[in-house]
Amino acid sequence: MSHLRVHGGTPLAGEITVRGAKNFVSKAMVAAVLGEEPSELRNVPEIRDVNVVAGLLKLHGVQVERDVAGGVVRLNPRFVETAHKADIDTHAGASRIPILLCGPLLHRLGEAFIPDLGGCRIGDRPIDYHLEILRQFGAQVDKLDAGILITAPRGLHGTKVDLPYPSVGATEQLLLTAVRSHGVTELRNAAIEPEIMDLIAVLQRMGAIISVDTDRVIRVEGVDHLGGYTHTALPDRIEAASWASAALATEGDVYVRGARQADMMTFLNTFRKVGGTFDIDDDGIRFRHPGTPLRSIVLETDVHPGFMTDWQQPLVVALTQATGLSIVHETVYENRFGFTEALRQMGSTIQVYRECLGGLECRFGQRNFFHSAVISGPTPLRAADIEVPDLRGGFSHLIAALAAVGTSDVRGIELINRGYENFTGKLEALGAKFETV
Ligand SMILES: CC(=O)N[C@H]1[C@@H](OP(=O)(O)OP(=O)(O)OC[C@H]2O[C@@H](n3ccc(=O)[nH]c3=O)[C@H](O)[C@@H]2O)O[C@H](CO)[C@@H](O)[C@@H]1O
Ligand SMILES: C=C(OP(=O)(O)O)C(=O)O
Repeated sequence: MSHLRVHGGTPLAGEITVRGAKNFVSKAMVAAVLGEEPSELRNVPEIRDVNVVAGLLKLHGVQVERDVAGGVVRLNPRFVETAHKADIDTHAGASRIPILLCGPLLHRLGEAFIPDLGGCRIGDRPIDYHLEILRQFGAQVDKLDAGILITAPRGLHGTKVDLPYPSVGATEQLLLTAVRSHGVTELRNAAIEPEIMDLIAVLQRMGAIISVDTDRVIRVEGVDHLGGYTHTALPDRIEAASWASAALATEGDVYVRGARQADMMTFLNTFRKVGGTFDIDDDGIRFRHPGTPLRSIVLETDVHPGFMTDWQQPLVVALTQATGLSIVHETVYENRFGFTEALRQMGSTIQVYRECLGGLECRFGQRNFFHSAVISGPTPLRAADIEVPDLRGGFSHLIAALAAVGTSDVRGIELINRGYENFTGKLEALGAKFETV
């Protein structure tokens, strides 16, 4: 387990670059398996989730060629084959992406073995929508001691699905299965995150027929054959917002090359309400602390176009420095405030509640989930010894350590590599003072 010794109190200032989105790149790599010709994905970051998916695809006979510095991944799926279950099991717990291989592997091989999933522990994260969708297409799902086996003895047929909640993963599951199923599929209450729109763009380049209506309805007309694609991944709007929050929390000034306004509208509105300033140009966005006290806000996380749940944890650190009471109501995951325990240790005043505070009732109201937080500020942060709990929580702890007075130890930082490319190099470029221990 690696750890960083962070000497806090220096504003982050300078320029960093974000590349392709973690939550798109891995799915675009999976989509390549649906084709019978090679694909090329550009703007791919060097993060752990990409390595996990590349490893999994190789086990299934996909030839993967990478130019890491240039950010190019070439995927040749011509010789896709069934992998050994024992080999696939070595990927258990590494990420959430394997479940999305169901559709592509069923179409190419007639069966899919999926290991137990990983990803951030921020709630139960069930896969019931995924499995129900696959069953509706005609697949048979068998739960094994570890993982699941999916077969399609009678093929896959288009269907009508109405999601109970606009889940990102379930929407992707449907897309990756429907494009080569027989007939027409209609999805209601679909997720419409920018990363999903980019996945639809990739599938269209491969030969799929997909239409997106204004009311969260997606229609897919299945085709018999898909080719390859060449595509440049959309930038990572979560990483961009994380650095923006880091600038705010440390009273800094950070230019994020690659950040794109169109995908970050809701974040930018919130950033401005807190008091942060930003300048947008064609190549990126410069995020600055205003030099005057930050303002408290009431915030609710939601599916797109709402305020993204993955933006929440880094921003909460900045809110500890805002004057007054901020309220954050987390409506996407039931258990995403575990990271605030370390912030309390560092001197912040954050109270979590079971009630839905500051907005509408959500799925987690009147249940045993501490999913609302009240943050009272400003409170100076002091150094601490912290263990990284998950990807965004870990980045938040890092920001808190950078904003704090004194020297903090942040342990288990390899989790942050799942979604932040070369974050120690970027911290160095922004003038942060730290050592790897
Ligand atoms: C790799 C990836 O892209 N991860 C993102 C993806 O996760 P992921 O695709 O896992 O998130 P979902 O949108 O599916 O989850 C949203 C909510 O739906 C629930 N649910 C989901 C599926 C299911 O079968 N049953 C069910 O109840 C989840 O528990 C959660 O409460 O979207 C999330 C919401 O923007 C982001 O935070 C994650 O960063
Ligand atoms: C929750 C996240 O990711 P994953 O779904 O991969 O766990 C995230 O990126 O914040």
